[in-house]
Amino acid sequence: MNKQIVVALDYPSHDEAIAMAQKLDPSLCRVKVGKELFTRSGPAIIESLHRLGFDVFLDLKFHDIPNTVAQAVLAAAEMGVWMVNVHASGGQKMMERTVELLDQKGVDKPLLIAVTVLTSMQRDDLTGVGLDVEPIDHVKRLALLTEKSGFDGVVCSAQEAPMLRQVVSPEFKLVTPGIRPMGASADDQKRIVTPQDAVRDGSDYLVIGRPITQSENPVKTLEDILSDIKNA
Ligand SMILES: O=c1ccn([C@@H]2O[C@H](COP(=O)(O)O)[C@@H](O)[C@H]2O)c(=O)[nH]1
Repeated sequence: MNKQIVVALDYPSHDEAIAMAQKLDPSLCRVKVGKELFTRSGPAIIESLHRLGFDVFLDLKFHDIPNTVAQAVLAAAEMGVWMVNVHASGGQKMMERTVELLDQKGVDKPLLIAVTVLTSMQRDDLTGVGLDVEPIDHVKRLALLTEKSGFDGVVCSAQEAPMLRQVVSPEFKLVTPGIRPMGASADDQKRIVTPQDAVRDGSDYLVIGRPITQSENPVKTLEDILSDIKNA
């Protein structure tokens, strides 16, 4: 089975994250470790999740000078994570240096992914940081840069998936947070899409946090989403 759902374990401690992971089935989903959990728990959380049999997406969104990002991604690769990401706005040299270092070291490469425009942002947020552009146009620009740099895919909203599927290769991965089942709270997300539409529109991996982790019955919510996307 192609495990398309990546459950975001956004918890403040190792034990709370593991308690949720133990309810989930690693044959049905993957998990994501982000900044809050990793900053509090460190590499031990990755080891624990691997012991439970999960593929781990390390979502630390590195953004720094080329050497610093390349070395950080190498450290992630050496932990055996399945996927790791940087910010595409760090630029082509940063991403190229990362690919080059991993090749030089001969490590097993995780999927290398670059964040385009955060799903919590819309047009006025981009204006606020000096970018007078529609999110979809900026996503396209950064996705093409990412592909040219030798990375495997991007984080974007599934709203941009139909456009990206026209301009990037079929193997290029689209990783989409901002997923909300019909009727779920958007929280701080702006460019949201339902699980079914995300899959139908060409998303490869759906990152879903609060709709599952804050559900009264996370296992049932995950099963419902899996059944929805099967019919997509
Ligand atoms: O553009 C982005 C990049 C990363 N994220 C991360 O995904 C999850 C989404 O969680 P929800 O609870 O489903 O909103 C979260 O860990 C973010 O850090 C994103 O949302 N958007």
